[in-house]
Formats: sequence, structure tokens, C-alpha cells
Amino acid sequence: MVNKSGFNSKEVCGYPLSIFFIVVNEFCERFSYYGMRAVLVLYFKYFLRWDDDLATSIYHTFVALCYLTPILGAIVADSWLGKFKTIIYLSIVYAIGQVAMAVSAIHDITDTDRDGTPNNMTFHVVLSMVGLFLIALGTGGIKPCVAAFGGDQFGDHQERQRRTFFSVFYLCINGGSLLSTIITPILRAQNCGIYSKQKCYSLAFGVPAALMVVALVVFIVGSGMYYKAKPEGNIMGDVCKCIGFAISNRYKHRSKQYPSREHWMDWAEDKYDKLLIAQIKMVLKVLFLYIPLPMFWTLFDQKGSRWTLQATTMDGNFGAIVIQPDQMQTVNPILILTLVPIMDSVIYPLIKKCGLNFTPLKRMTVGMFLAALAFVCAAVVQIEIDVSRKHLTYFNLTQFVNGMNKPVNVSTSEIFPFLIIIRATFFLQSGQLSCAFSRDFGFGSSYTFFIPSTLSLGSNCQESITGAEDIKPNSVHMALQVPQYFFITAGEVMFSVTGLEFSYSQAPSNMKAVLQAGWLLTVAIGNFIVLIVAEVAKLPKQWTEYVLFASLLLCVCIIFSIMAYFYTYIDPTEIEAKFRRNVGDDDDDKNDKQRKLEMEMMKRDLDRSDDEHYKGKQTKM
Ligand SMILES: C[C@H](N)C(=O)N[C@@H](CCCCN)C(=O)O
Repeated sequence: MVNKSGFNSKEVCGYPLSIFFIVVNEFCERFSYYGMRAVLVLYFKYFLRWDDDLATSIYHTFVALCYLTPILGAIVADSWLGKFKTIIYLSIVYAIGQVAMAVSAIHDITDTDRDGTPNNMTFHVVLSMVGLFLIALGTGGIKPCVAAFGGDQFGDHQERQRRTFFSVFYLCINGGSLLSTIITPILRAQNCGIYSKQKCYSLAFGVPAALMVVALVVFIVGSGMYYKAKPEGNIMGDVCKCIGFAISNRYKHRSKQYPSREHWMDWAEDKYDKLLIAQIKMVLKVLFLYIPLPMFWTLFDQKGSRWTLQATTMDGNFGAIVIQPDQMQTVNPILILTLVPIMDSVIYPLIKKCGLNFTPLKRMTVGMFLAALAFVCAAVVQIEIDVSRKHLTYFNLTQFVNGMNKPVNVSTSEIFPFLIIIRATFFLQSGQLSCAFSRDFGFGSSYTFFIPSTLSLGSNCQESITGAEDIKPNSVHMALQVPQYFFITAGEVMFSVTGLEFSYSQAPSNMKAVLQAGWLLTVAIGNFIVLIVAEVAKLPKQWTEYVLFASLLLCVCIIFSIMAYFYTYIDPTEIEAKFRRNVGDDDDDKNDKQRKLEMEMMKRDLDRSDDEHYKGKQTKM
């Protein structure tokens, strides 16, 4: 098959063979990313010993960074290296970052006294932060390149195949995410180590590191089959310069003696091409609509932080299997894989049959509302947890009944929490004699221990001490998190999947990457908002924080629906074609007056989003 640029590629069932490597690469990369992310907040809490707030803050800073770097990746690819080389180089950086994370989680490296806990925490913190920085650079940098590189492989006659490719691509993202969020928590729950056995975070990070290497190798293997478009120049830079010129030119001509122009971007006409200005106007219209969107991601990305921490205080026993708190995140990709086909083939067509025009912006509004609902569910679950644990401060309530006829001093080592199980070691001492025993506690439980009169201190007392459970461990079941996962995922399908398509369809041909980067930027800002709100609000009860986030999103949802109401859909290809036709007409010596008139009309169409002009394709909201 020869594509639009004359590139001859092998085909299988009408698809370029090269996309097979791209799809497998995406699957492995998303496995690597989501697998590492699934256990990250627990690594912070239980390995680095950070509190919930610090763990949540660093988690969201990392996610935010992952969605800031796509701009960098897009600039490097478009203006310098091209997509292929950018993907290769940044994947290497990414894999190094994953390896650094795996090494940072080996407790034996600094466990000099061999008691099972690292002795030089600074080493682990610094290495893991360097690792996370490299991962953010890699994953974010390649994000806008891989999907676009896949799209480049298709010829103009393969529109249908290209659309299928994007659907398969999204399913691969969720397939990789699903598998990894099942596997890495299992690996993390294993015991491993050289001097002492501890929870195996190094393996949980090591496997994603290996998958990233596989992703890179698969991508390189396909090298000979790819169509590699040359870098088109820094369009992002051109856009910024053009906007900058329009602003400064407007400022220079601020005096009343100069006639005003219809749109402030028209002040760039003195230097820049009219087509570029028209394209920038289209982009700005969409970017303006993006302003409220970060709030959705603020709530959405708390699945991996607050919701996972919430799951650690719940009972994960599902009878045949015990679900780890971080494994609850798998509910999201499972639901995505089921909901996307159901929505596309049943719900949306049904709504259409009912005569309702469920436009992309309406879907996104409903998606926001569902995410707010998810947080109301999370708040209800949190209240349930708080009530069940009201009287439980596990250690204060642990007591000893001494059956010996001499005083016994009881002390304890640091409590080491293994998620839903807490292990504590007690030291009994009387005079020079002492003994120790360890017990596992269900999270939130409380015990009374009996010291028998026959106990011989100085020997092993592990077996001799008996205990009675006064307060049962966590009783609120993790299954109660399913409704909140259902609503947030239904919200994701309506908001994220639709938003991606909306960003693509409303972007001028040469600025699709700019809008994709803008779309990803909303994710980054959303994650920064988590930090700001959590820090400013500092609410004492977790459920009130959930209610606060739900209320904020609800307000934003109302604002967005008003903005969306005034948005008019456009067809960028048609607008661009008209501008180009006009240049052609110019060459044919067309009547200058007539040409100017047409240009003015097109500009007005764009500025006012006049409905009739784009053959009824446009719809409000
Ligand atoms: C796994 C998740 N359901 C998903 O599809 N993620 C997408 C979009 C992420 C948007 C911001 N968190 C992905 O590309 O990973």
C-alpha cells in the first residue's frame, strides 16, 4: 500500500502492518505506567513512611508532571527530532526511571542493622524522586507522539481503519492498565529480601520496568516498517509568536485614532497569514472551553490516592479471594472495557432514536455530573468507615492481664503495618529477664493479652501468650467502593473519550497536536488543584473533603454547561478549504473587492460562530 506521502507499507486485512508494533508498544507502556502508579501511594506510605497527606500530595504532583511534559514531547517531535526518534529517546529515559524506582524499593541496600527497615531513608527518597521525574518526562513526552505516529501510518483512503485503530488503541490502554493493576499489587504483597523479608515493592516496580524495556524493543523491531513523517516545524512556537504579535500590535494601536478590529487576533494580520490567524481563533475558542475541565481530573485522579488509602481501612475479603486496596483500581479499566462498547452500540444510539441530540459537550457535562456523584458515594462510604472505627485506636486499647506474681514491664517495637494487617512485637521484662512475642492485628482491631503465671521470662514466649479480640478489625467491605468506581468510570467514558474526539474534530489540521497537548494540560492542572484544595481547606474529616470536591465539580459543571450552550461546532477542514480557495482565487486575479468581502464574511463566521454557514453541521452545545 502506498500512503499519501508515497510511502510503501505492508498491509494485513487493509491495515498497515506497522500499527501492530505501535499497539503492542502502547499496551506494554500503559502496563508499565499504571502498574507502577497503582502501588505508588502505598509505597510512599508504608515504605518511605510518609503520612497520608504527603503521600497524596507527591502522588498528584507526579501525575501532574506526567501531563505537563506532553507539551515538551510535542515541541521536540514537531520541530526537531520527529515522532519516531522522540519516542525512542524518551522511552529510554522512561525505562531508566522505572529501574531507578525498582532499585529505590530494595530495603536491603541500606538496611545495615538488618532489622528489616531501611537505615538511610534519604537514599530511597532521593532515588525514587529521580526515578519519578524521569518517568514523568518519558511517559508524558511520548504521549502525544505515539497515538499521532499511529495515525500517520494510514493513507487518506483508510479513514475507517484509522478510526478503528484509535478505538483499539484506547482498549489497549485499558487492557494494559487492567492487567497491571491486578498484577503489581499481588507482587507488592509478596515477601522478599536478602537479610529480612519485607513487602516486595521492588518487584512491583521491577516488572513495570521490564515491560517498558519490552515496549521499547517492540517499537524498535517495527522500525523498518514505519512511515516516519519529517518534523513540520514548531507550530506551537508559531502560534505563540502570532498571539504575542497580535497583543503587542493591539497595544501599540490602542489610541482611539485607529479603527477597532472585529477580533483582537485580527491585529496579527499586519504580519501573519490570514489562514494561520483563523486557525488560531479556532484553537482559542476550544481552549477557552477547556478552562473548567481540570476540575473533572481533580476528582478523577484521586482514585489512585485518596480512594486507595480509603480502601486500606476496609475489608477486602471477598470469600474465595482477598482484594488488596490498590487492586480496587482495576474496577476502572474493567468498567471501561465494558462501558465503552455498551455506550457506543446501545446507549448513544438509543438516545438518538429518542430524538435527543446528545452532543459531545452535553456528554461531557453529564460526565462531570457523574464524577461529582461518585464523590458523594465516596463520602457516604467514608462516613460508614468512620462510624465503624469510631472507638478504635488500636494500640491504646490493647491491654495486658498479668497472671504472674511479679510486675512485668511491657514495651513494644515500632508497629509495622502491612496494609490491612498490622504486626507489633511486644517485649516483656522483669528484672534482668525478658522475652518477646509478635502478633498480627487486623486493621482497627484491639486485643487483651494474658500473661500466664507459668511464663518463664528469658525463653521464647511467642507460644505462651494468649489473646482475646476485644474489637473486631475493619468491617466495612471494599465492595462498597464499587458504586463510586462505577460513577467515576461512566463519567470518564462520557467526559474523557468524548473530549478526546471533540478536541480532535474541532482542531485545525496542523494544530491537532497543539489541542491534544492543551487537553492533556487540563489533566495536569486538575492534579495541581488536588494539592491546592487539600492544602487550603485542611478539613479534619475525610468525608467533608469528598463533599467539598463534589460541590466544586458541581459548580464547575454548571458553569461549563452555560459555556457549552454558547459554543457552536465548526468544521475546521471546510473553513481552511475556503481560506485556501480564496488564495487560489487571488492567483486567478479575482475581483479584489469580492475577495475581501468573502474573507470578511468567513472571519465573521468564525468570530460569531454563525450557524448556517457550515451546512447544518453545527449545533449548539
Ligand atoms: C486507564 C484509564 N481508564 C484510561 O483510559 N486512561 C487514559 C486517559 C487518561 C486521562 C487522564 N488520567 C490514558 O491514556 O491512560
